[in-house]
Formats: sequence, C-alpha cells, structure tokens
Amino acid sequence: MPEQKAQQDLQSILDHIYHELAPRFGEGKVADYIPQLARVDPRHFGMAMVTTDGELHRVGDAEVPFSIQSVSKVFTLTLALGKHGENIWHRVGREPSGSPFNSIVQLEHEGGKPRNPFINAGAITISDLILAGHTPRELIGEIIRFVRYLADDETIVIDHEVARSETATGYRNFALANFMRSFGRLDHPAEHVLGVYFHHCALAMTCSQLAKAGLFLAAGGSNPLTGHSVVSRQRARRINALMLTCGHYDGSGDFAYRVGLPAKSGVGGGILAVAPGKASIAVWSPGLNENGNSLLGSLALEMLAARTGWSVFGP
Ligand SMILES: NC(=O)CC[C@H](N)C(=O)O
Repeated sequence: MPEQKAQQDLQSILDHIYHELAPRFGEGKVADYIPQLARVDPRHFGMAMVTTDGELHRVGDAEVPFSIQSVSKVFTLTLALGKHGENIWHRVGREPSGSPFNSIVQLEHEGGKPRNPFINAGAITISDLILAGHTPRELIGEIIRFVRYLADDETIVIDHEVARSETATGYRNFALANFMRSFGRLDHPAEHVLGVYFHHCALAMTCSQLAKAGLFLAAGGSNPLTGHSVVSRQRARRINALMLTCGHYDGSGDFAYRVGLPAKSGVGGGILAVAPGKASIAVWSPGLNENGNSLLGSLALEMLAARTGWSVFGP
C-alpha cells in the first residue's frame, strides 16, 4: 500500500538522520545564562513528527521533557490573536529584526515597539497584552491549559526551577521590560509581565508533545488528532509566515535558505517546525549555534526537508 510505504519512509528518514548525526551529539554551546539550563546534558537528541493523517514517528530522546523556552512564544502569540485579534499589531511589529533575540538597541530607535512577537521584547509585549483582566497566576494557568489542550496531554507542566532560575538572573529581560515601560508601552508592572513570560518559557515538554501541540499549524488551524478547531485557516497561515520570517531571530534568513519551513527555536535547544499540509516536527538538541538556535536541531531539519521535499519553496 503506497500510504504504508510513505509512513515507513518517514520513520526511516528520522532513523537515518539520528544515526548520521549521532557522532556529533554534544556539539554547540548549551545556554548558560539561565543557570538551570547550563546543567542539561548536551548529548541529548530527540525528534518527533506527527503527520496530518495522525501518524507519530519518533527517534532518540523524543519522550524526554526539556525547557521549550522561546518555542512557547508561538502559543502565547496564538492566545493573543485569539483575545485581541489583529489589534495586537499596534503593539508589536511583524518584521524580522536582524538582531539577536535579546537585543535592546532597535527598541530605542523604534520608540519601544518591538519588531516582532518572537524576539524577547515582542514576546514580553504579548505577555503584557494577554495579562489584561487577569492576575499573573491566573494567566499562567490559562497558558498551561491552552498548551495541554493543543497537545491533548494533561501531563504537561511548567518547570518551576527553570522559571525561578531565570527570574533570579534575567537582568536583560528586566531591562527590556522597564525600557518599554519607559515608552509607555507596557500596561502592567514589569515584574508581573516577566512573571508570566518566564513561566511560559519554562514549560517542559517532550518532542512528541511539542509536535502534537504544533499540529494545528500544519493542518490549516485544526488539530486532526483531536478534532479541535484552534484558529482559522488564514490565521494558521499567518502564524506560519511569522515563524518563517522571524522564528530564528537573526538566523531566520539562513534557516529559511537551508530548511525552508516555518519554525520556532528556543534556547533550551528545541525547534518546532511546520510542514504545511504534511506534518508538525519537533527536534531537541541542547547545543546552540552563534544565533542561539539548536545547532544539530537545525541540521536535522535541513536533512529532513531535503529528504522529504517539504520545503515551502518547493521540493
Ligand atoms: N531564545 C530564547 O529561547 C530566549 C528565552 C529566554 N527565556 C530568554 O528570555 O532569554
């Protein structure tokens, strides 16, 4: 049966990627500015894929939870669009920044309006937006419930050690939040907004959970596993466009060139990638490249895109 063959092929593509990269496990530099992340073994490598027809393929440490960090910004952006619709674009732009994820320079030139929702300043603004009418604790609860709903998995939790660790050392993020507040661009106190931000970054998920949570973006806004309709087709397309252009910070152009899939990275070494109409893929390898994106994770997705022909720019 051709369909069965295609499924075997996808599993064997993942198996081959794993074996080809195995000699390099541990390459890259683990994020050490968040003390709790510096303790992660850099030799982990996991990958999971959920196809739009519901097949799950896994390899390596696909069931080991890790800190999803900035990958969570896709979920908070989705929540913000749900609550405020297109009004969010008065507060945050949708252009690539060409700057590191935690840069402050551009913010001064641009009056405290972040370039996009995926750099830190932009995600902090999104946390501020969705905080309206809630306490930080209530909102953090709502974010966890939303991610559990997306992945259809009630076991997903926040790693409070990671959140505490970043709260204690997140000087740069405090600077960004206070700087934006000085422009009148945050409605809530910096500590409240960052309380939300640090906690959603500290969500701990496995590659399988993450791939399932991202499946709605590969399937036109609905999760085919659960039947949940999450966003409209147009909104899924637009979130994918932002992931493609901004999901890897100042490495977004290179990632689009090499991989050609909408994707969002995090300093925990995770990447969520979307192959529209085909599959949602999560990869985890903690060692980062110079832009703070998973070194081997990017390479694994480059191999996957080449072997499946799934680049959005054509096979
Ligand atoms: N790129 C990232 O994953 C950054 C997220 C991290 N919590 C930070 O704010 O620095």
